[in-house]
Amino acid sequence: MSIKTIAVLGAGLMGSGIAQVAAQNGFQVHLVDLTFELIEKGLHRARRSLQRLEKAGKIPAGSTETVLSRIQGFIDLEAAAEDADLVIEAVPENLELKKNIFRRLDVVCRPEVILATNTSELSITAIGAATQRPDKVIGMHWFNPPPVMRLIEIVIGRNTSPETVATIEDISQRLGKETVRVKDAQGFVTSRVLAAHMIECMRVLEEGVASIEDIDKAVKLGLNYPMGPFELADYVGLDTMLFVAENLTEAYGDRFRPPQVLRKLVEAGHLGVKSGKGFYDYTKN
Ligand SMILES: CCCCCCCCCCCCC[C@H](O)CC(=O)SCCNC(=O)CCNC(=O)[C@H](O)C(C)(C)COP(=O)(O)OP(=O)(O)OC[C@H]1O[C@@H](n2cnc3c(N)ncnc32)[C@H](O)[C@@H]1OP(=O)(O)O
Ligand SMILES: NC(=O)c1ccc[n+]([C@@H]2O[C@H](COP(=O)([O-])OP(=O)(O)OC[C@H]3O[C@@H](n4cnc5c(N)ncnc54)[C@H](O)[C@@H]3O)[C@@H](O)[C@H]2O)c1
Repeated sequence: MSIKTIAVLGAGLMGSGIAQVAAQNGFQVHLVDLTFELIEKGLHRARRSLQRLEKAGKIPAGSTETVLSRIQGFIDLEAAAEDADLVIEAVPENLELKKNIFRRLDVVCRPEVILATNTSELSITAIGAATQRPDKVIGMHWFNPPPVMRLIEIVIGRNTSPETVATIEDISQRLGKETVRVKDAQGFVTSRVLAAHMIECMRVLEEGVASIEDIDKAVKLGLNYPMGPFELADYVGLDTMLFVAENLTEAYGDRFRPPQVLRKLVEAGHLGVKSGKGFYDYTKN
């Protein structure tokens, strides 16, 4: 099947970036969120990113508006998905929410259409089981920021077909990304490994070994990571961090238990860069 139109569900941090990358590579995009205001916010993020790429000579001069013109906003999921050739879901990390959305997509999308999820760690098999097409449900795990990060982790559910895997590998390549194939185990490779690193950094903080700033500095300059753990947590979003840590704890036990300080920040509405405050305060600059 020839893929021309991609529906992207959720215009947040990831959905807006995924929509941008798809549009940059010539696809028509239907971008869905709950309100037009949220879609506008996502488009604004994409415009800023495209302007950076344009300034750096990574995309042709003057192409920002052409790319954005390929993205159409929708608040009606069914209307956005009914003529899409591929769907990529990027709504919050909640299994029941995702299953409900996949049930609705299954009713409205043509039978041959692949339904991909950008979940950070949830079961692809469980999401697939909410549909009558589990062979066409797959994990397509992008990384933040999608326009810059080079990998898509392809997660193969128990009933995902080899044809679906091959199509998503091909599309990922057309989107300029490298891929790895991963079995459907909670947290896949990347989220599980990243969580172990970040949670150990939290323990170091809780034990009073060093400050947030010095742990970040140590990890960046001493270990050559691009971001320290607290900077990265704020960048990814603390709500996502908490959902992921809770689900990994359910799967693997206490070693992934979310630290209290993370829970309290989320309860206070401090979600990191996207809300203005997290481990750091972004309202001062
Ligand atoms: C502590 C809490 C405990 C919590 C426990 C629970 C843990 C749970 C863990 C799992 C979480 C889920 C994970 C998720 O599913 C998967 C992820 O996404 S993981 C995150 C992956 N991302 C990263 O690791 C990012 C690391 N950072 C970087 O790579 C870089 O910092 C950066 C973001 C690329 C920015 O680079 P910098 O050099 O820092 O800054 P610059 O501003 O100079 O940018 C460099 C270069 O990139 C261009 N650029 C940056 N951002 C964008 C953008 N959005 N769009 C376009 N271009 C961009 C910029 O223009 C520069 O280009 P150049 O000038 O070099 O041409
Ligand atoms: N943040 C990251 O770094 C990152 C990286 C990789 C994967 N992920 C995963 O991607 C998904 C989205 O994460 P995010 O960081 O973009 O979250 P986000 O909170 O920034 O965005 C989610 C968006 O989905 C919208 N939404 C909620 N319900 C919806 C519905 N029924 N229909 C359409 N839109 C709806 C919200 O309004 C919001 O704009 C999660 O599963 C997350 O685990 C996140």
